[in-house]
Amino acid sequence: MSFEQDTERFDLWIKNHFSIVSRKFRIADLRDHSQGRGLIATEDIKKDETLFEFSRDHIINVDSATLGQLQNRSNKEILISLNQWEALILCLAYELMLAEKSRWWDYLRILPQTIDKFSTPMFWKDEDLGFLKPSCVTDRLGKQEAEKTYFKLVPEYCIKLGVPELAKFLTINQFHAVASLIMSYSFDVDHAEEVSEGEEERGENHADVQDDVQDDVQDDVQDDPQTDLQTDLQADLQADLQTDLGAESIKFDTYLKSMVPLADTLNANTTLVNATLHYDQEQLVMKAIKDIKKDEQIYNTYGDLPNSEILRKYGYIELPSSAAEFADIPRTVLVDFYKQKYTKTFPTIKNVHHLVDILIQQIAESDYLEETLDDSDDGIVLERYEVYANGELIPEFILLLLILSTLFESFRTDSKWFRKLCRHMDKFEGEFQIFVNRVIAKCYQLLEERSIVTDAFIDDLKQIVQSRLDQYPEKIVSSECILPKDFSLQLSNKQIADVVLSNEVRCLQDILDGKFPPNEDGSEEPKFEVISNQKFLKNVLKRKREDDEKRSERKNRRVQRS
Ligand SMILES: C[S@@+](CC[C@H](N)C(=O)[O-])C[C@H]1O[C@@H](n2cnc3c(N)ncnc32)[C@H](O)[C@@H]1O
Repeated sequence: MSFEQDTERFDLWIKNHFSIVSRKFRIADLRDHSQGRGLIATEDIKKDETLFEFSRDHIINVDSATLGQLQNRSNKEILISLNQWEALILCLAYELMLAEKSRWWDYLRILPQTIDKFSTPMFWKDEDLGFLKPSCVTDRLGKQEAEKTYFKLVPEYCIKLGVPELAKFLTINQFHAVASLIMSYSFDVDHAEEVSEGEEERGENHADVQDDVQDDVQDDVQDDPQTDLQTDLQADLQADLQTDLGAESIKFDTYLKSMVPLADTLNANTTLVNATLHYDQEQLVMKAIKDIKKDEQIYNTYGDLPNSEILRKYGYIELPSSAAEFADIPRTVLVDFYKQKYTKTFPTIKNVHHLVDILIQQIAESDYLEETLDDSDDGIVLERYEVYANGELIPEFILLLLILSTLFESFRTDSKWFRKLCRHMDKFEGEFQIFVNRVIAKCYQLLEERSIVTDAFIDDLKQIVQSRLDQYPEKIVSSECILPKDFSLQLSNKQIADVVLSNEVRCLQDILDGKFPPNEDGSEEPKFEVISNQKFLKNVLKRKREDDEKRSERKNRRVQRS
């Protein structure tokens, strides 16, 4: 069947099954724009108008899928012992294997079902992946983790579920295709009982909620506000690396990863978004969130994602940039920076590299931070830190850097004292640990209670950002590279990678251009005041100074007595 015929059958299926389908849009062929299908307004649409509405039983998940109903419905018990990704992969693969016997076939047939239909870096050649370096996105592809999941499920779970024929259907390539399909099309839909009666939730669509099986089958739930985004994304990206495949079972989740017909036909744009999915206990509803003019495309949002993540999950990029670009600073860059700085400043002190490791460890294990930070699950020592455009940094990075820069500057005031401290750096609750803990507490108070950082912090920040920038190709940093104007599937992977890297470089350069501290949202007021490091050190070193004075008084008295 042709592309057009598939669209027509799907359109008919929608009209037969959905309770409301507005006449004011059509499913359009946007292949000329490299966007596959999408929805286009055929008349003006007003903000808050319903575009379509349907009941929960039309979506595909563990509750509704054919696989769960088999073996007297006992399959559902087996499926909910798996994690969201594993369960939906098996359910969706089974529907695809059923083909026309599946009640969703008219929907399924318009979806990409083979790996050649995906343009995500997961399927790029190693040589092309090299174009994305040094972006951390290459660490998040998770191909190996996906393969681990494959060998967990196939054939063992196909047999357990009483469908050994699924093991034949689900070759490794078919598995990658189903997983990629879920990554770029699924929604996480809250259980009906999670939505209070009469209340309507804002549906979390694709990237808001969907993660990729390739990178660990993790859960990726983001809320929209930019403020939450940064911490949420951070947590998600950490989860990408940390989640143990299959470690979490659906049983304890309040949502189900689901395939949602028609809602997933909307393309996305971080700035042009004009519709979102909402749901109540019974229905899912796609609503306009802005006035939409006739002939305009109806766009959803896949979350506030930078181009690196849009590419990784969905296989396209936004030009010139997404509304939520960020670059990553790996922790190793920060640690190497301080190791070099200590070595240069204290050339005669042995073990300064070990000292930096100890400092990082002590900050990671700080009881004070664990008790004080609101969302302290991962603490402030993370694998990597996002640097957003216009000088926005995540709070964990600011605090860690303030502590490390303050410690360094404190040690620099008195190298004799520092040398002595170093002798005790491994000692539990020794002088060294007590001082580090004091600095952690003082920095936390300065930052969290008074929104203040120091000029030493700014200097270190700029140097660390410069070290990270030095890892990017010269042509990208110097903006010599000519970037494409529009996204097209004809773009080479090198051109796409250049856009990703250029956007990351731009975020880093914003820091060098003095955009930190950024202003408070909607105000001219900077988010942080910058004070002189000397002023802050007076406070931090007050106790040391008092101890020094007492010691010197005692010494003087001894001298006078003798
Ligand atoms: C949820 S689907 C949207 C429907 C899809 N266009 C289709 O034909 O089935 C997500 C996929 O649509 C494509 N897509 C979505 N938004 C896009 C955009 N702004 N530009 C290019 N492709 C886009 C990408 O291939 C992405 O993986």
